[in-house]
Amino acid sequence: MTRLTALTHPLYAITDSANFREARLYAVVEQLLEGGCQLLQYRDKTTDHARRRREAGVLAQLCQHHGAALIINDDIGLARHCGAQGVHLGQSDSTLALARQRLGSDAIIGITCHASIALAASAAAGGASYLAFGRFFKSQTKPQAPAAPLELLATARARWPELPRVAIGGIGLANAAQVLKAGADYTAVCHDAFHSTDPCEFANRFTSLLPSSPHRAPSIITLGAPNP
Ligand SMILES: Cc1ncc(COP(=O)(O)OP(=O)(O)O)c(N)n1
Ligand SMILES: Cc1ncsc1CCOP(=O)(O)O
Ligand SMILES: [Mg+2]
Repeated sequence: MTRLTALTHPLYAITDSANFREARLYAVVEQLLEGGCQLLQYRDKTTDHARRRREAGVLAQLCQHHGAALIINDDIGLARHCGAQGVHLGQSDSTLALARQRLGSDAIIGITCHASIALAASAAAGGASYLAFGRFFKSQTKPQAPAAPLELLATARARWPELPRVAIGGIGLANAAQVLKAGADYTAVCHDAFHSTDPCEFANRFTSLLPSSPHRAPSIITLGAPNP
């Protein structure tokens, strides 16, 4: 029987693989998971396939141990290989249809929608598990990503109340509450999570940032369950 886990923690950590590899990567991830993070994305833009497979495999084990979900950026094959719970795809990556076909109905498949409700409509119609909007602030990791206004999150929530919304780009402890209040269910954070002096405490502090909002309940990702 599949065990269902509701991913209620608002931090969606994204690996800073340009600066953290192997042992250093695992050490920070372990602390983030200890701090309560339940959603981790492995984002590595290199072509070092052997290291990518090794790292994704270790991250999959760490996530499984902590009851967290591992999402692989861009690479459906790597997600299958390491037994990740899903993939994140941008507009220039593989298609949502192919990812769903290869990973199955339980997989978490997130789609980048930038600042566009039209892209979100297409992702929602195609069976995306979550919609990712942003960047909302200046990002050190991807400064050239197109900017998005915070109001977009409420617009998406009104149109698809049951489809989780992920906000990304320059998010940290100073502005995450604002983003969650604006309508995000999850805040995707790379730089500030990996460069925190205490990643466990960093993750833990996200718990108290959640707005006491009835809006969030329907749009929580559940591990092991089909998508909305
Ligand atoms: C949660 C989340 N949102 C957006 C992105 C960006 O994806 P993409 O547009 O494909 O850009 P790259 O990350 O591949 O450079 C993401 N990775 N995660
Ligand atoms: C991958 C991506 N897409 C839009 S902004 C971004 C980077 C997010 O990283 P950071 O939290 O360091 O801004
Ligand atoms: Mg991509």
